[in-house]
Amino acid sequence: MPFAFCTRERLPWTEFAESAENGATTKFCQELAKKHNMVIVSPILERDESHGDTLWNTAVVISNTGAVLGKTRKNHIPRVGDFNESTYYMEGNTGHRVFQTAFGRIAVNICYGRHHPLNWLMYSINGAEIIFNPSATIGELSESLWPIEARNAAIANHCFTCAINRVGTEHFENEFTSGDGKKAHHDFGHFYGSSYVSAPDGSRTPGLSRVSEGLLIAEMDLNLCRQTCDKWNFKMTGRYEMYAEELARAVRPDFQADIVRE
Ligand SMILES: NC(=O)NCCC(=O)O
Repeated sequence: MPFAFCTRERLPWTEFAESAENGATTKFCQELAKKHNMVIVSPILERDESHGDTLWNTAVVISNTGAVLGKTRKNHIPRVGDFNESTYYMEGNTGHRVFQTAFGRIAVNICYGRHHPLNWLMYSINGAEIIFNPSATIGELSESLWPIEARNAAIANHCFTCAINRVGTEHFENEFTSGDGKKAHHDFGHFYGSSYVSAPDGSRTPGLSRVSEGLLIAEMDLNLCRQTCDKWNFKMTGRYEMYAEELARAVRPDFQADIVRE
């Protein structure tokens, strides 16, 4: 399925939506996970039949036993440049769940969620040792941010992060705009790949190619999460109660910013 979410064409693309628990993609990945003794993070367009056929942007996590461990949904829906996905699916309602796998505790921060430091933080507060960030994004929009955000999240949250982006260009027969004043066009631009893995100490792997598909194999010593935590104490010094109180005030309709003026 092409990356179609911003063309505003619902058909035929929504016909690819499938159940997270029993869909064809999940069944296919279950077989592979068991056969190769690996955990699979499988991003899909989810159709939620028990809730009015709602569409979600969902990642299914499949255990190395072949069982469906669970699913997690995209929390932040982009409304930027050509990436306006708000007509496709709803903001996720699964919070920041973390999956205990045979190889470590993992979480999935889907695509645009990587621009939100609190999103990374909450996966980490729930105990994630590795946070995956499956993405589909293009050069003009975000390539300058790409090497920084997931790497910074690994440092700030004492965990590993995996920044994953696709490569290629999709051509759509019908022109589309995103209401951003730009001319109608047939493609989003180039998806620049450049996937990489970052460690809690700030080190990272080289990136994969920005033009061709690749496979990145990285060995992660999960002890580094706690070792870095004990060195820097970002969690211990986080003052979360202070932020919780201030944020609770900031979201109230009667909030007044605390600015001192002469
Ligand atoms: N698919 C998606 O969320 N893309 C948004 C673009 C970006 O976050 O760079």
